[in-house]
Amino acid sequence: MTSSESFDEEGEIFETEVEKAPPSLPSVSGPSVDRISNRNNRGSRSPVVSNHSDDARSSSSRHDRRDRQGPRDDSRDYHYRSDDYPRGEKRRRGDSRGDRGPDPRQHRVHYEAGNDPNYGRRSRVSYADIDRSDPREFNRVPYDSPDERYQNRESKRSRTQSRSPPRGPRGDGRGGRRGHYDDNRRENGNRYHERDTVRHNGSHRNSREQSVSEQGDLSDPSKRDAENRSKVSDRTSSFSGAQKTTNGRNVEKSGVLKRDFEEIEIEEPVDEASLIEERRKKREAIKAKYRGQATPLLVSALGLDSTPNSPAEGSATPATPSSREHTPGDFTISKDGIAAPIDNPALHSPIDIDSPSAADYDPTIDMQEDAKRGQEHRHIKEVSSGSYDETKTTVKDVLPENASEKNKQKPVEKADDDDFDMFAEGDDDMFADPLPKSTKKEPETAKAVPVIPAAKQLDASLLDNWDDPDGYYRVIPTELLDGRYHVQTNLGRGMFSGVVRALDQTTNKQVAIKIIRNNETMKKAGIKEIEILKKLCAADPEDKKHLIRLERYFEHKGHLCIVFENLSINLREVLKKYGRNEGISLAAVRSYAQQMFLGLSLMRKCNILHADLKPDNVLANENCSSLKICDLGSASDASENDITPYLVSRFYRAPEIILGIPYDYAIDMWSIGCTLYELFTGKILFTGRTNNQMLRSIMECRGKFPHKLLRKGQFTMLHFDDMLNFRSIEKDKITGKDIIKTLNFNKPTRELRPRLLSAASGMTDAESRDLNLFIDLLDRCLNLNPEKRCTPAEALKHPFIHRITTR
Ligand SMILES: Nc1ncnc2c1ncn2[C@@H]1O[C@H](COP(=O)(O)OP(=O)(O)OP(=O)(O)O)[C@@H](O)[C@H]1O
Repeated sequence: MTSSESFDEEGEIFETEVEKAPPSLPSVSGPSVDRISNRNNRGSRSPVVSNHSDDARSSSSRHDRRDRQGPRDDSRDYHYRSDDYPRGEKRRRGDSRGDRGPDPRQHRVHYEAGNDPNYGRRSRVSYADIDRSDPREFNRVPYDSPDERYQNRESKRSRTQSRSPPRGPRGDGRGGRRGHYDDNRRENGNRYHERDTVRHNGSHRNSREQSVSEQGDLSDPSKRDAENRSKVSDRTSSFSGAQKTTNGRNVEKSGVLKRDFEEIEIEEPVDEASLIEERRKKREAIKAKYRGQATPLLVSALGLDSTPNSPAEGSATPATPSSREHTPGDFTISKDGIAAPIDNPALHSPIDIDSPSAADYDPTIDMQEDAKRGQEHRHIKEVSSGSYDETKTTVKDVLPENASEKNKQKPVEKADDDDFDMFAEGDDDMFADPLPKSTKKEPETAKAVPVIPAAKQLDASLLDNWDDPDGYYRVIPTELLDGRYHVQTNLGRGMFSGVVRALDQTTNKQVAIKIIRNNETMKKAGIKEIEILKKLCAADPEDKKHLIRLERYFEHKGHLCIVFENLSINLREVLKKYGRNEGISLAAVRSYAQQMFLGLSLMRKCNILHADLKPDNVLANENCSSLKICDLGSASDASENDITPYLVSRFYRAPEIILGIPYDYAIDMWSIGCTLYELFTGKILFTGRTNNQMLRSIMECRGKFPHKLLRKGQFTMLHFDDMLNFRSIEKDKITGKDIIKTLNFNKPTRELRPRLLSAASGMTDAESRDLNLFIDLLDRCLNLNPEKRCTPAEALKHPFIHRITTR
């Protein structure tokens, strides 16, 4: 059901006027986020994990804000313009140009030249055409409505999608503190001065993707982490004394649901031995193939002439499958409270085709779309953003270059396979774990060992060029970086960097190393990220605030390399594993929420906006008990808050950003609210293919914007008429032409409460009380008015969270 249809049917939104849109308006298919309808046959499982109850009250010293603004002179050279760089809030990772783009106002003429007389009256719009990309865009790059896309993804998923795509979520004002935000607000801030150094040159994730696309076909896209493809077969249940309920589940004391034993027996026919053997054979075949294709130099450099599968010299012995155990704790992640693999399609619940699944969402595509809009307005033909599609590639960055080239087409075939699961077991990953993840629990230092040759320091003279055409370092798994980091596997690639996991031979611990693309501007962006990370680490010396730890940085063959603590999977992957389409347990959501709020509270103390919070940018540890907020690539000082409509990934984008209202820390609270909803329901809260449709989705759920708020927005008139009625830019179902519907949202039609309740069937009274608290917290995090939105400190004191530390 399209949004348009839902409008017609829901009857609570009054369509007062329908008018033809100017020809230049893009076609828009409305989003649809529907309630979860069928959760009884699901198959999510989770390990039991420990609660973390870090002290929310520990403080960090305040710093002079000016001191934190970094090299402002440099940054001015890259001053951000939103129409130049859609979602330019993120660093522009593929773009080495330091000049400004064309004045956005030049497009105003184009915008106002349309047939809609209302546009001619807009006088405050400086970023014209923001949501109105050239209609040709839709001819050149047809893409489905979000719903369609999600539906398609259910059957067409490429496991090669990067896990955090360059690629992956308040109320009525109660308890809000207006003055609190006002204290920190900058009406004329320059958030992007320095960021533009970055963004203009490729630091924003969205822009990064764009820029890569612009530079042509990616020959060497990122591969999925082997962990994405591993399975968890352990089943643990942390609670006893379950009561039978009418829907066939056992409801447990703590709020997690447990599947009936019979169901489990039927739904988990995992033949581990044959699975392992099959994977082993595939890996061997692939390695043999690549071994033959590698140049003699690389064969020698990579050690591929050695016996396959022989453990690397000096490497730790992999743990046996039986060594895997779950850490005992007091919450389970999945709602059914059972830890078991979710990768088995038989375990998946029937998919609610109307609701975008959070687990299957790939922010990359949205970022590409946002980026593309900006490029359309700039009339710059550097790229076709459609040429870059992570989902269509499985070539491993860590493979010898010859092998990579030869296998370039394979992923496309994979992507076209309806049954292909982007997180399925690796069938061509020579570096994949040899055993299902669920069957082994090993120390961090013992992972990814079997097929990695001994570390070698590779002399720069071995190859003419160590970078690919886009400036990414061609990672070689044998290489020793900085004399101590033995590269083991590739973790992903953003527009800004490639990330590898490596064994630090000095400490014998694994680390994640971000290898920044070889580009001066990106290096500057990396330096800014380092500065922010250093500041955050210094303010949290005991590592209690759930922000990713920077270990050190160095330069390698012209690339800035940033060493981070090693973590496991991000929250979207957690959802995939333990809560596909249905979300994770309320107990897990509570723990995760507390940890994220702690992280945000520290960022606020340090005057830093994250500006790209979403499930993809929160990484969990091995047993998913502890989280860290990561990817500070979009972060900036709170004073650097230039107005731009593309800050933050679209589904997590606060309305004040879309409306062009000066923003502050509250944007991160909005993103966390969206993320928490997603974690509990498994569905994305607000979806829209454009900023305009995001506003519609937000109002369907949260109601009308106060007129006072709308009047503050620089972009309000792009989305509202003179009477401040919403102008929904949609596609006519019959003619296919763009039309504008003027809509009044007299009453929200898709409110938070019923949507959350529908994701929480079979709860006990105690659990229902908890859920009500959760709804209240979300209500506060998602207040349309940023000044009334709750702060991290207030969230930590909210009864939903506070009980972690008090019970
Ligand atoms: N510390 C870490 N431990 C484990 N994996 C990590 C770590 N840091 C990053 N990764 C993985 O590497 C991928 C890329 O990381 P990140 O998003 O920070 O890079 P980026 O180049 O800044 O990309 P983006 O374009 O999203 O900003 C992520 O998807 C994540 O899965």
